[in-house]
Amino acid sequence: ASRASSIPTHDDVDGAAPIAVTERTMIDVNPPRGTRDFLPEDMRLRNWLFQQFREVSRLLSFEEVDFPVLESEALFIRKAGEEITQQLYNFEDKGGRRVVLRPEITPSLARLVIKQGKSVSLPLKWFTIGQCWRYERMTRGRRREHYQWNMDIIGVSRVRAEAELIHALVILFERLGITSADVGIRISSRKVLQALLQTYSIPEHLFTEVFVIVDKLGKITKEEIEKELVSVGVSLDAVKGLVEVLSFKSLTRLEDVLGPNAEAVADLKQLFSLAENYGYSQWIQFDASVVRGLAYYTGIVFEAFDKEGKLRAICGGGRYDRLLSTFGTDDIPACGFGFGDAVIVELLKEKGLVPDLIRQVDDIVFPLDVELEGPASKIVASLRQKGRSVDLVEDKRLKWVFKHAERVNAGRLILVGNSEWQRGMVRVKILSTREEYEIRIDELD
Ligand SMILES: Nc1ccc(Br)nc1
Repeated sequence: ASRASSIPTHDDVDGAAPIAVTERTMIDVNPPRGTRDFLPEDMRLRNWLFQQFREVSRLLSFEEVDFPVLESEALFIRKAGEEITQQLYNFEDKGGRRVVLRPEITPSLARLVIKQGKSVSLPLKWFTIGQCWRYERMTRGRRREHYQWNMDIIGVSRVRAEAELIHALVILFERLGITSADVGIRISSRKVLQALLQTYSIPEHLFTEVFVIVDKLGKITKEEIEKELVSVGVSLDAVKGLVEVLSFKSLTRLEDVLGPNAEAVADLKQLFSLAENYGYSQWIQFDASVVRGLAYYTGIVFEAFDKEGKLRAICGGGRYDRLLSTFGTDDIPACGFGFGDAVIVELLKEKGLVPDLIRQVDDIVFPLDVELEGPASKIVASLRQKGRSVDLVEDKRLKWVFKHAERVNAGRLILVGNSEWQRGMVRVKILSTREEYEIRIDELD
């Protein structure tokens, strides 16, 4: 609402009588805290990245699915103290329902699989690209939303599924121009920790909390990790043993500790053997410290990281064979990953791999006189009918139009002039060759 104000204006400076000025209070034009606008240039990069995601999904014959950004809060209530559930963007809607802006995709995907029940035949290979939210205290000034590409394989219990998902990651990185010198994929299994916890007779109901705490390795000090582990009931000597094994980077070493029949060792050996056959061994490495912070992982977990160590994890995923039973149905084996849209762009910028995505227009149509706006419309309609992108420009000086044609990388400038029109012609200028000619309107294509 505008309101008169007696705030002194420059007019007052020269002694003139103060005049009432109307001052409109402007709305805040920034997007909500932690969210982003995407200008055309930003959208060209985002669309290019999402096109890469879609193309890789197609190469692995995944089908695209989608879910509401708004979900029932119940889908995300977990008791393991994960950061993701402590930062739920949750609220009560006008119907008194507890809802959230989803913080991740996997629970929605599990919900849909359950909803479909017998009407879908397994295995399912589904992907989606969707916005995810968190309510982060702005003290850390981090974003509250990002877009995630998710790929999930439902109904495959063997590590073939993980090998396929990692193949998708490798293909994506290679398509972006990223090499295994830039990025690595750390792989481990929750079964490593599980086996250890069992040897220390830690009760199973503590496993998930231990996983979530151990995931903070590298983010908080070892002492803080040990303190948190002890606080949930892990004995000090068990903590020492855990931290020791979590530093393992060799599968042989792990086998020495867990024994040749440990499931964790068998799964990982199988995965590394498949990797040889896919030809992506140089991208992956065993690293026992990888646990990932989501409570529902039950087996192999993995994350991609930049080898310069400047950025947060690029993506992460793993097997979650028990998630469906937490929703009250029979379990179906599943695994998947989430790949955010922010860290990868930071990496591309670091590596000088951001593509030059220019705006492009096929034709600019410019009527030289206002009474030619009708004929110009006819030309525009005919060209668009033929599938050409056309920018109709009016009320501008010709000098501006030429500059605009350069700016939008137009292929042709089509000038609609009186004398030409009378003869059924228009003037065409090919911007790349500067070639100029008249052409019959019905021959323009
Ligand atoms: N889960 C989640 C959601 C939103 C952002 Br930003 N980061 C992580």
